[in-house]
Amino acid sequence: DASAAGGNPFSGAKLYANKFYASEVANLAIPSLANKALAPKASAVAKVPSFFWMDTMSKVPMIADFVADAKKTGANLIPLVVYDMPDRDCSALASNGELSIAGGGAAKYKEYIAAIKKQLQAASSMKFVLVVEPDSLANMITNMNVQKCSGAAATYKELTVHALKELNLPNVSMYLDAGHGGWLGWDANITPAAQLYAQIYQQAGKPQAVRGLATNVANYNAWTAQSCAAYTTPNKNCDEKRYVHALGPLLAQQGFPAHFIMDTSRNGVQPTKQQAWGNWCNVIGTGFGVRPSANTGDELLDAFVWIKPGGECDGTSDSSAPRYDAHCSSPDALQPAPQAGTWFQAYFEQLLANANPPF
Ligand SMILES: O=[N+]([O-])c1ccc(O[C@@H]2O[C@H](CO)[C@@H](O[C@@H]3O[C@H](CO)[C@@H](O[C@@H]4O[C@H](CO)[C@@H](O)[C@H](O)[C@H]4O)[C@H](O)[C@H]3O)[C@H](O)[C@H]2O)cc1
Ligand SMILES: [Mg+2]
Repeated sequence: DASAAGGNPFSGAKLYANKFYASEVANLAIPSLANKALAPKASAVAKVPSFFWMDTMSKVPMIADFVADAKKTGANLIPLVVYDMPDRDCSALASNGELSIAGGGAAKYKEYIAAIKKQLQAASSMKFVLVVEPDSLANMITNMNVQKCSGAAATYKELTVHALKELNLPNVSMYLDAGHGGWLGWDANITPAAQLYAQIYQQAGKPQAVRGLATNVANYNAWTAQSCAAYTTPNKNCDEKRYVHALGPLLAQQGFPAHFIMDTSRNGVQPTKQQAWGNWCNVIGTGFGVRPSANTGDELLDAFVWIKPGGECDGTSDSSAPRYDAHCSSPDALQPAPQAGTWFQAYFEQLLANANPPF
């Protein structure tokens, strides 16, 4: 349970590098590498554990495959993202999901959570770490002016509480997504954010499996910036360490003793080439960041982790395609880009070329 090893589920754990990402690298990345000499480096990337995104109900049965595969490799902690909220990604267009509130999505989401619960209970000897619903609660803080977000607010909160209660299992640790320093770290946002996350935690009954929050998911921020990048002004929480140390005490004051993990899968190059801090789609010039590790040197940060699988797209740049979001044709977005979640070869090659530390 999460209270073991000082409560940090990553301490002494062997994270599982899932075979789905390994197959993307082997079957999609390596065969189309412009420079074949990079093949060994690409193969090395596939061995770095990243989170598997269960972005549709049909992906849930993969858990059983991962459990069998993990046992073969001696891995004992499987990282997964719960990501199928109805009216998902309410303030953007790129990652809208299969469920809609209007289409009975709340009931279907409960089936999705029940299916995940069944898989996790069936694998009682395996441990799991879950990132819960990237972007959803963060949107509740900053995008209530967006009709789709305000319309989804009650459902997002109810279903998040439902998920935390249902997945509160002895072999599970959970981290709620908390955006990043450039999103909720602003003075105007950080206190309302602390209030919402503490409220959800309390409403879910302070579940033992809930360890804290995940930050920088699918984003590009540094853990520690030597100096704040120009695009972060005037936000003093210009890196994730500052954000975590600003947010953590506010949560603790409200009865949520949160610890954190942060996504370093695409933050290897600092400062980034973002033209505005709010630009999130397929940002150019980025590189794989520090490898997953529990040795963070910071009592609030449980681990550096790779949550966004590098090479999976953030959103299409084709303005005539479904789910087109203009952020993905921003000057600082790599183009042409395919649909969110599908393999984006040029982006994978960019991340590999710019990896820091290098492969
Ligand atoms: O000068 N000031 O004092 C001042 C004060 C406040 C200011 O306002 C703040 O400005 C911030 C931008 O700087 C905004 O942050 C952006 O919000 C977007 C959602 O709206 C996020 O997009 C998501 O990103 C996810 C991946 O991270 C995607 O998966 C997801 O699909 C995608 O939707 C961006 O990351 C995030 O950077 C804040 O809302 C806004 O409140 C601005 C200035
Ligand atoms: Mg996204």
